[in-house]
Amino acid sequence: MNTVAAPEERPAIRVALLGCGTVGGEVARLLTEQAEELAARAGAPVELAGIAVRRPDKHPELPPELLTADAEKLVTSDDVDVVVELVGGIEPVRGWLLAALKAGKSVVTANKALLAEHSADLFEAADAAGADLYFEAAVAGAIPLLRPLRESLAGDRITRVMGIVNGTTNYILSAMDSTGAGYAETLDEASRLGYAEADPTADVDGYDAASKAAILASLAFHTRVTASDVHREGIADVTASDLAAARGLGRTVKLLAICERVTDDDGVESVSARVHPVMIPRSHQLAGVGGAFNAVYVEADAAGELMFYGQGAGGAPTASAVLGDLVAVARNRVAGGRGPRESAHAALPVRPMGQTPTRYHVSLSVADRAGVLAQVAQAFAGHGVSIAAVRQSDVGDRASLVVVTHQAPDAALQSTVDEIAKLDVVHEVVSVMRVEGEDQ
Ligand SMILES: NC(=O)C1=CN([C@@H]2O[C@H](COP(=O)(O)OP(=O)(O)OC[C@H]3O[C@@H](n4cnc5c(N)ncnc54)[C@H](O)[C@@H]3O)[C@@H](O)[C@H]2O)C=CC1
Ligand SMILES: N[C@@H](CC=O)C(=O)O
Ligand code: NA
Repeated sequence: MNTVAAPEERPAIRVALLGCGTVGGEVARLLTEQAEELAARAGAPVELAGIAVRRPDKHPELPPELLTADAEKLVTSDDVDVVVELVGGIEPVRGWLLAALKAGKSVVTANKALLAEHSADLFEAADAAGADLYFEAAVAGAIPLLRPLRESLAGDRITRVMGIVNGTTNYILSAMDSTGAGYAETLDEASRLGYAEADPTADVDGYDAASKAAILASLAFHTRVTASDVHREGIADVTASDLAAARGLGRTVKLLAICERVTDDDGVESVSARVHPVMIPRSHQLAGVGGAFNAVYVEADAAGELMFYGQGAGGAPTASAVLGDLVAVARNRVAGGRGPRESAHAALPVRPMGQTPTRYHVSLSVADRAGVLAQVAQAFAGHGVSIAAVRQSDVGDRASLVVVTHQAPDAALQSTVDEIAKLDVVHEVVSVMRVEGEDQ
């Protein structure tokens, strides 16, 4: 009769933890506190072999025998099976992870900046060594999103992934919208709560969301999309008056990542990936997503519409996703196999932003006299942009004119706004924002 060894009798899976800050600290805590449960789920004990931090002397809470400042040496140690990387940034982390994968170690990482630039090298090294590369925590923190895209939806055809994927900017926009709080104080609070990146400009300027959009588009459309393929605008230019204007129209402003499969008139498919502030109706489900929460819609041919919602940032929520990956990787090791490989077989071209269909909301301060509306409407028509709605209200000797368009190529909308700004009758282009979540 065959007997199966109990988990605690199997050789331990030995883990090198790189980084023990906001996320790494929670991973170390949970690995220790839940050791028995994790062993039972993984099929073998999961033990820390070492922890690399920049300054070991700053971590009196961690066992000194595990601490090192030499991550490079730790990742290729014979005593290590899996490397969990929670340092962040591109170099020197890229070199460490490539060395680890080449040495046959599996890798779990939350590093979206690295994956959005160098996933090709990393997947190649993982494939060559038969090792795993898992990164659920890299997008939308605790929310199981990448594994569903990579595995559960592998048999479907995804057409769109759209959502809030940056907790820090959502925290700031929610506070500005609900309490009128200032931008700077809210950003400080988001950093204090552990949501923001080490350099928070990565959040506010949209780099973090663009990296996540690249990862989402790559998985959803089986195509390699990098951060530089993603059109990126942050929230630095979103003002309290933009939010007030949106509120007056029954809308709010969110920073969205939008990844779409676009088919042109000749039936040629391409991928569009973009990150920018968007005006959405307050009745839209994404409008109700507050604080550092994330929410992502996925649309697929057979599945229809799916929504993923939960905590997108912070130490413990992100550690949950890291530990889920660690258990998956440990199970694969116990079973003597590995998880799914990268799938970039479709290799669709990336559509430039100018050719991507979008809709604009344009708010203008204009002269209050006959013929103004006709001139503005003529500018839109001249660029082939169809108007969906116009609202005019008088303010002294000026009028406020709000125009919402139907879908048109983004470049046509941009050229229209440039032309309108030069009209004598237009005193000021007060705000220009793209619109989502309404009938086209
Ligand atoms: N904080 C969050 O909510 C989330 C963070 N992430 C990602 O997780 C990763 C870690 O983020 P946090 O924990 O917030 O960062 P953190 O700044 O709190 O921690 C970074 C850790 O790396 C260590 N480190 C830095 N340079 C090192 C070096 N040269 N050698 C050894 N150790 C070094 C530091 O000592 C520190 O322990 C990043 O890739 C981040 O983008 C992903 C999702 C959410
Ligand atoms: N800085 C990021 C952290 C999670 O990815 C965010 O604010 O979403
Ligand atoms: Na996730």
